Amino acid sequence: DLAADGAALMAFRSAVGQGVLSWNTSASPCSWKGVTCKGGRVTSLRLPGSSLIGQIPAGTLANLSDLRTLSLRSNALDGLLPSDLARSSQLRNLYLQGNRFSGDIPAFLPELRALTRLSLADNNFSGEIPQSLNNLTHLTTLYLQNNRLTGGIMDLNIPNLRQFNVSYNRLNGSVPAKLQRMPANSFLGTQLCGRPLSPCPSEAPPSPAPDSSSSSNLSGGAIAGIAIGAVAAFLILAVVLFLTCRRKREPGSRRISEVPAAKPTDGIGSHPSPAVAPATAGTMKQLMFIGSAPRVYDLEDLLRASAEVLGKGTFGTAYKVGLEAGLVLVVKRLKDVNLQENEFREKIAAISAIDHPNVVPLRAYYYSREEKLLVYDYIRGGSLHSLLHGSRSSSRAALTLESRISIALSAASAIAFMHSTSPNFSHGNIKSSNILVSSSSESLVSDAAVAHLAGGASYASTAPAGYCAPEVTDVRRVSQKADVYSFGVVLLELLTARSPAQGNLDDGGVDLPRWVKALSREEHVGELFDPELLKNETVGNEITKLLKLGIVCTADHPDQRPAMIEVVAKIAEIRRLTVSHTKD
Ligand SMILES: Nc1ncnc2c1ncn2[C@@H]1O[C@H](COP(=O)(O)OP(=O)(O)OP(=O)(O)O)[C@@H](O)[C@H]1O
Repeated sequence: DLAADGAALMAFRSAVGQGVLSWNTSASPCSWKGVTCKGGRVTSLRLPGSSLIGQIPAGTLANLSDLRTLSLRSNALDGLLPSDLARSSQLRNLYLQGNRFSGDIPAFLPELRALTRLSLADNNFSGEIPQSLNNLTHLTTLYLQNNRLTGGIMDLNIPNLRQFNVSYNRLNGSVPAKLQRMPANSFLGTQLCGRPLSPCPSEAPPSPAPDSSSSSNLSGGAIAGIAIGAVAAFLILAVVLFLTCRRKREPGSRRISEVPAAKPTDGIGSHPSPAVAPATAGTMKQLMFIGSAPRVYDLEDLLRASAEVLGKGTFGTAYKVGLEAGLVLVVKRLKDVNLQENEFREKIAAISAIDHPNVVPLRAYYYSREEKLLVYDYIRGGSLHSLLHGSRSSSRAALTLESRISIALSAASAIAFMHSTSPNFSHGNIKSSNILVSSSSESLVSDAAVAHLAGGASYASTAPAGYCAPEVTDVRRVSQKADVYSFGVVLLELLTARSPAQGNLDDGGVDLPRWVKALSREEHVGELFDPELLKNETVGNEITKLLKLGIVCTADHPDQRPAMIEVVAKIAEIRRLTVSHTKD
């Protein structure tokens, strides 16, 4: 009954969630965070990314016999999975990815006959994949990637399996017949062979079939057929991506504080038919990962996962993508890229070199003739643009002078760092929507050098006018001093909470530097500043210094603008003043 369920949860909490799960024990367990009930029993426990740590002792979960969903993904749980989970015979969804569980894949798992989705990915499971998993006849998803599994994949034959991944394990041998319809990306980083991977060395050469389409000497017609099929498959996948994103795009559907993708319906509903997936994966290029970025997903995962349109920018569309593995990423789909692959790669190499805590890290990219994608970490908190101009005036009010200065300092340090990597490196698109605010005193700069990858020709016509230095008529003229200008506009925006004109001045925006310069010459300085800011501040020394800095950064002539490193020093000095001022 519910009391027993409550006791089980309490035992669970004292073992692995001490101090992190604030459950009100005098209220019903059904009201506890992460717990859902139905018919007076606990039916789901979802605690993704909840800082759970340690081993779940045997007996703790024993009583949760009505459990249908257990999601403990992205925690620091370790040791063996307690076998009393076997008593949760109703369990349908078991998400344990992103922990440190070890030992064999538990022998009791195949007894959970109702299981439809099972993810043990990103753990330290070892041993072989038990053939008894075939008992799980309802399974549609089986994720085992990034573990230490060894041996071969015996005749795994689960009729409804649609999502399958065993990448990055120490597996060898040949891919069993029933899994050959899976995409190659399901088997990355293993020593498996045979379809959809390359043929096994010991495999007999293909027997000459009458139509010769399976032999290595493909006829011209067969090659053309395959090429047409591949293009068609790609188009179908692109349509699926488009439809998925469109379906998710509801006004106000931003769920910044939430990690999606654990919902059983997410992603899976948009899974392309198995008939499409393998053909496509075999012909598409791979996602290229940068540096030590975790390789826990592939192109297929990105395309299949639930996606939400974050916005259409100058150089393409940004999607927020939630993966089963608990990762939330931003995929930027570039438009108008005219660079050849080697030039594109060179620019990516320069972007990858920017390893700075205030730069949104680029994790992966994809380049093919039809599609160019950039994959970034998703930064929670919202952009400076949405904080300043969004519908919630409370977020603007929460931006104190100190936090505005700290946000500016983080961004300036990031840009100065970029400039230090090479005199030719410029960001090219600094504006408040590319400054992501991760806390009250920290920001990260996104989209570094994307302007140089994309939109060469269209830059001049679509460039974000309000931030663009007057000398920039073409993306090739974007220099470090042009970045300084754009950053200066951001500084003025931070102080005034006025949105610089986008594109066309007739849209109601103002030419912010001109407007500020005009008002600061007259005796109207007080009218310049964001009224929310002036609720707690007087127009003192610090604000005035920051305004002056914004004005010199937006000087018409590039030579009159300071270097970014000088801007950093100046803001740091202003911050010191503010802090000592506050102390007084
Ligand atoms: N890594 C990220 N994490 C969280 N939000 C992001 C991330 N990257 C972009 N965004 C947000 O997604 C939205 C769209 O971004 P995108 O960069 O495509 O457009 P933009 O900044 O409006 O224009 P541009 O293409 O000129 O940079 C913006 O609101 C931006 O703040």
